[in-house]
Amino acid sequence: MPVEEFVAGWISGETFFFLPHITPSGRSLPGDIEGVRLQTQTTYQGIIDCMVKTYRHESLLGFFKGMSFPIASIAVVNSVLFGVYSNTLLALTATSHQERWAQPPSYTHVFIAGCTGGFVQAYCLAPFDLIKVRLQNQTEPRARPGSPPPRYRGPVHCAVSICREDGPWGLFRGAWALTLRDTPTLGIYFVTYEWLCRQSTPDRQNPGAATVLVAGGFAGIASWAVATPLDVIKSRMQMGGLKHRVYRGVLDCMVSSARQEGLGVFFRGLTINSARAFPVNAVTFLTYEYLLSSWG
Ligand SMILES: CN(C)C(=N)NCCC[C@H](N)C(=O)O
Repeated sequence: MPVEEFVAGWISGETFFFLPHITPSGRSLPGDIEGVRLQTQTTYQGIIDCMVKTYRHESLLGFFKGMSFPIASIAVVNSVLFGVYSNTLLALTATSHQERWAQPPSYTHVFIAGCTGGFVQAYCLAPFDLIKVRLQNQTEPRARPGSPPPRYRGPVHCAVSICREDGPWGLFRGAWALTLRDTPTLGIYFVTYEWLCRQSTPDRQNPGAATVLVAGGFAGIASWAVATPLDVIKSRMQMGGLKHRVYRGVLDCMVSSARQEGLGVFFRGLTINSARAFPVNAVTFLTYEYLLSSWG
């Protein structure tokens, strides 16, 4: 099983982490918290309102809540995604990454390999994502003398508390919704990327850097456009049992959210998810392709 794809996925996941420092809306840093809070709480009127309230109540530090775990996990999850995707494609088509532009795989194979990568990565991501969502939904200001302490003191305390309250499987709360979100979405992600690259590159040639950037960016937007409704459901299920109501399952969460808040609830966070998706995924694909081509 070729491992370069796992390593390239790991490194491109890390560049993905550095980029949000220079973009105002990275999901790994400020911007992610607004997306999650907009999806799970009804107190905000929009992105700006959420940012202003977060700043007023929790200061600048409020924007960075729950981020140390995702930062640690991004490289692992990206490595699993790209590694499983490439190896599945290799198993289906018998063409290595180096030969892939000269002998392009069918879109069906790309879709199946993307769905497989998405399915496997969802289970690796689930515990990290749960802890991030729980920490990001704590709106208490940082501990001050006399003020009640927040429920979770940090990621490790959050993980230990979840295990104590719900057992180790509690860390996988919402994992089913995450799998439903990521499996088809990542199929669409890789198909969009391949399609855009092939449209703007002469037959059987490797795409140039600009093409990879644009195709990667639009693949990110397309995948988040499709994923956002299930992203809302996933975040709500992960919050179940805290201040939020417990849902009987994905369907129950969908139906009662739509009944109480209208169909618009499924598009909460779409703007901010899409705004961050372009730069993050453009750089992820560029780094990934560059590394694999330079390793020959
Ligand atoms: C759930 N969705 C939409 C995805 N996982 N899409 C693929 C993009 C992955 C990238 N790490 C990002 O966060 O944009």
